[in-house]
This record gives sequence, C-alpha cells and structure tokens, in this order.
Amino acid sequence: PGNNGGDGLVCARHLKMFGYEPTVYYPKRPNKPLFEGLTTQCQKMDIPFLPEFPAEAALINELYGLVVDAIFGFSFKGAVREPFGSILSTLERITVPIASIDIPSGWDVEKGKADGLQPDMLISLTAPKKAAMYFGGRYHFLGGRFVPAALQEKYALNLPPYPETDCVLQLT
Ligand SMILES: NC(=O)C1=CN([C@@H]2O[C@H](COP(=O)(O)OP(=O)(O)OC[C@H]3O[C@@H](n4cnc5c(N)ncnc54)[C@H](OP(=O)(O)O)[C@@H]3O)[C@@H](O)[C@H]2O)[C@H](O)CC1
Repeated sequence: PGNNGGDGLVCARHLKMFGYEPTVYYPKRPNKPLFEGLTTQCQKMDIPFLPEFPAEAALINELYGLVVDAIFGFSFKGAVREPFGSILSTLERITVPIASIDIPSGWDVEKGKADGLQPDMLISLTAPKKAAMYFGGRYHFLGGRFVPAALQEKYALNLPPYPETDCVLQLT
C-alpha cells in the first residue's frame, strides 16, 4: 500500500521487460500520482492485476514459480490489519520461493519476526535494515547504488563497494 508496494510495481515492470509473466495483486492503492502512474505502466504492458488474492496456498504453488513480497517495508508498525493479515498467513504456508523487497512484510524493522514470513531471498534497498540480521534465507542482495559519499559519512553507513557498473550486489 505504500512505497514498498510501488517497488513491487517497478519489479513487475522489469520482470515483464525481461520476458517473464508477472501477475500483480494490489488491494490497497494510494490515491497518489506516483502509484497511479506505476499502475498505468503495468496495465499498458498487459500485466494482469488479480481481483482477489488466491486463498489457498496450494493454488499459488500450482500457478506461480516465485512470489515477490512487496507489501510492507520499513514503515510497517503495530498489528497487521486486514486484508494483509490473511494474505501474509497464506504466504507463510506456500512452498514456492519468496523474494522480499527491503524487509520481509510484517517484520519489525529492527527486531524482525521469528514466527513471520521467512523468504528465500531478501533484496535490501540502499542499506540493509537492522532486521536483516535475522534473515535466514538463501540469497541476500543489496540494491541502490546511489548514496552520495556525504550522506554515507553523515549517517556512518558502511556500504560495500559495487563491482564495475553493477547496481546490485550479492551479500550472501
Ligand atoms: N531510501 C530507501 O530505502 C527507499 C525505500 N523505498 C521503499 O519504500 C519503503 C518504505 O515505504 P513507505 O511508504 O514509507 O512504507 P511501507 O511501504 O513500508 O508501508 C506503508 C504502508 O503500510 C501501511 N501499514 C503500516 N503498518 C500497517 C499495519 N500494521 N497493517 C496494515 N497496513 C499497515 C500503511 O498504512 P497507513 O494506513 O498506516 O498509512 C501504509 O499504507 C521501503 O521499505 C522501500 O521498499 C523506496 O522505494 C526508495 C527509497
């Protein structure tokens, strides 16, 4: 529903450009030009938007090869509200791999969530958030090669160097 969801729309657009067949579920759409524009871009690229989230984990396993989790990022707080509680509990039961953008949805940005979503892949943006230390999945990537040196210094960010012209770095 926020910028993490916007990242999900950008991800769907890239996947389509790379020849994959993404499908988007976007239940709460902010009334803001940025998200309306991203939605229009996806629609114009013939990316289907699901009217309902598949209630059965088995159906997701059967229909999809990967789930990109772009529900909540670092602004998630408190107890999860519907419809996202039901969506997350279904995602906790699927067996197809999950790739979470920035933070696994439903995790506390610092403390994580031991009994929450456990994705196979985490794509941290700009810098890994504190909760990333609880990530136990197979692949951890860092994306966002755009932090000016002055900002890195100001916030004492110890960011790793990216090789050559790469914008993404595999951390584990
Ligand atoms: N510099 C960077 O690192 C960048 C990060 N980006 C991405 O942006 C997200 C953070 O985006 P933000 O819009 O601040 O917040 P979220 O996407 O995490 O979530 C906000 C929405 O979530 C709703 N919310 C919050 N808590 C709950 C809850 N308990 N139950 C249900 N819904 C919840 C909230 O709703 P409200 O009604 O409370 O407003 C919002 O709708 C970051 O993680 C990155 O993915 C940028 O893309 C680039 C720069």
